[in-house]
Amino acid sequence: MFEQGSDIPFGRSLPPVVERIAKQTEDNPTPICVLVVGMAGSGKTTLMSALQESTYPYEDEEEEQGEGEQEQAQEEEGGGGDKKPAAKEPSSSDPNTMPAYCINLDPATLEVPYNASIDIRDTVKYKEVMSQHKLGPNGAIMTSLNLYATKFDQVIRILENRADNHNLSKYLLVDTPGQIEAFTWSASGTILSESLASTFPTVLVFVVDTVRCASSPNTFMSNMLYACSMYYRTRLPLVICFNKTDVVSHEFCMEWMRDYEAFQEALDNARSNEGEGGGFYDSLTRSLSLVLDEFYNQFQQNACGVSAMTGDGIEEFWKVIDQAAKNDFADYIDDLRHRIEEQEAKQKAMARAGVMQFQKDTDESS
Ligand SMILES: Nc1nc2c(ncn2[C@@H]2O[C@H](COP(=O)(O)OP(=O)(O)OP(=O)(O)O)[C@@H](O)[C@H]2O)c(=O)[nH]1
Repeated sequence: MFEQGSDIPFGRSLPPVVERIAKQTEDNPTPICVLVVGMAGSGKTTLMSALQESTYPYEDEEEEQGEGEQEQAQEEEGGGGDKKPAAKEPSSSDPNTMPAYCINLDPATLEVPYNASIDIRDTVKYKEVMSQHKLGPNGAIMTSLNLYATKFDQVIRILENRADNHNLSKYLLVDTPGQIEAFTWSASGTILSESLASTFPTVLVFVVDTVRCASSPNTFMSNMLYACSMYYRTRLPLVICFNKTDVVSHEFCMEWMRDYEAFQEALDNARSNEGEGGGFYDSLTRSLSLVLDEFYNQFQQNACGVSAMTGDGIEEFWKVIDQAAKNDFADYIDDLRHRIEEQEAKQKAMARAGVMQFQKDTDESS
């Protein structure tokens, strides 16, 4: 709906992202922010790494170079044959060819296997937060996020400056804490994601551990409920990314989303083979899959399978992201506009009611 250069009727209170989308051109597209969330261990960090790796412009260069030239280039880079550049910053001034710009928002992670240009750990020391405030691991993650949220306007300013100077890659990848609820159900998580979403078109990527779903339809259901609740909370375009397809294909998940009967059959099998479910739990899962029918219909085309380990499916992943950013973000802006109008109408009604009450009070007292 909002194509490049199109005329958007700006409301005064619409966020900067609307203007950014309207002003983008083919040579200078607005960066798309990809917010990676998912249950602990689903493979978020590994996926971040694979995604960034896929945006390095190496393969073509290597094909063009002769063997001798490659060796020489490796020597100049410091040898070792490591494909990743040592520099943290994007190397080119063309956003389309820059490696994805990565941000780490997980304060507790020990190692970040990708090049994080902005890292929460540079600002907030998780271990110190833990000992200073006498907190447990989850409390320390929440407090670290709270502390970081107070400074996040500075991060947004850096990103805006880079984008304005054409010095930000096409994709902005954001890794989130493994303790999903610390990010998704906290005020600071909301501040961080809303700040990004109001600055750049933002797509929420919900990473699912396909292997765990294969062994239990109830785990699949728990993941879908969580993805749905995240969509409900953020209202952002959502992509469901079934990870670890090198171990098991995600086709069965796609089928469960498409076909209610197939999921019911899987539940029956799990019950007879594994003793999973039964009683109220079983009937609840069955009716939940009916409830999620609308959600599945909407997001089937936004679901894809990848292996963060081997890189399989990453190309398709980017296509799904582009499509979600282009098509679904229009709905997001429409929804935002409605919410703003509703808010303004409510404020006007309250102001009118206040004036009427004031008149009534003065009439009564005179
Ligand atoms: N086979 C396979 N294993 C994977 C894949 N992606 C991640 N893993 C493994 O899954 C485990 C968890 O991966 P992480 O990337 O740390 O997952 P995460 O979601 O970031 O974890 P938390 O931040 O702790 O929630 C690691 O042992 C990875 O090696 C994949 O595509 N295939």
